[in-house]
Amino acid sequence: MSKSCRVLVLISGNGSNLQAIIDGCDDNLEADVVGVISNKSDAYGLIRAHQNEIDTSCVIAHKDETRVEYGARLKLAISKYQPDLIVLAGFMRILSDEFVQSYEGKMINIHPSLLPKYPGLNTHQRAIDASDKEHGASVHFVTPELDSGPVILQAKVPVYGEDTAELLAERVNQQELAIYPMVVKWFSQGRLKMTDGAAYLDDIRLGEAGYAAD
Ligand SMILES: Nc1nc2c(c(=O)[nH]1)N[C@@H](CN(C=O)c1ccc(C(=O)N[C@@H](CCC(=O)O)C(=O)O)cc1)CN2
Ligand SMILES: NCC(=O)N[C@@H]1O[C@H](COP(=O)([O-])[O-])[C@@H](O)[C@H]1O
Repeated sequence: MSKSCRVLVLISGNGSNLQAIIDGCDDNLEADVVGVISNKSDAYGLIRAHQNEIDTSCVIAHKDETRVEYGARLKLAISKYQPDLIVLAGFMRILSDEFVQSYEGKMINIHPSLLPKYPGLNTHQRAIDASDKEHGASVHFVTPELDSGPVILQAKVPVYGEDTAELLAERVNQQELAIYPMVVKWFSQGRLKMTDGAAYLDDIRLGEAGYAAD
């Protein structure tokens, strides 16, 4: 029996993706969520962690604190858990270059757009405003440049004429809950790596849209 992959999840809010990963660990994910760290003390994801007897910490940004200073405090909190994989799940802070480089190849994020389209915030409204016919979510390795790391897996949803950002966000979120645990499983199996700025699954280089099932 191989050592289970130690997963640390960073959150800021609801924690639906955290919950999906917790539920996946109970099934066949070959991983354990060993801790949850939030930058918001009122994040509902902290409740979810407590309900599943998972240790939690809060690292709340101080007023006038630089991103480097925040990152140093966050690294200290993370070190307690000795994670194999850091999962950003609705984590809403831009991380410093120094912080990200400390965990290169072992930190992933789920972003609510079909990257490279719409890095940053308000992705659903931007897709609606652009009259896009499809939208979706992307799981990617985290690099210093925001939402620009190598894409691992994407899920697409249709955009309907009557869509609001809220309706579209819900449709995208349902897909997120399906794909994020899959990527965590791939990593826990040792199948997923980042080398020279590219993502590889089973030593096959993944394209701009990540893994494409044939
Ligand atoms: N260096 C990196 N940091 C982060 C990445 C990344 O790829 N590289 N991914 C993001 C996740 N994310 C979108 O998926 C994201 C999170 C936060 C923001 C942002 O503009 N945050 C603001 C504060 C917004 C708020 O508090 O509501 C900020 O930090 O000033 C954009 C994209 C996680 N970090
Ligand atoms: N830029 C990061 C970002 O916008 N992440 C988004 O936060 C939402 C809430 O996640 P949660 O329910 O897992 O907390 C998710 O849709 C995720 O894509």
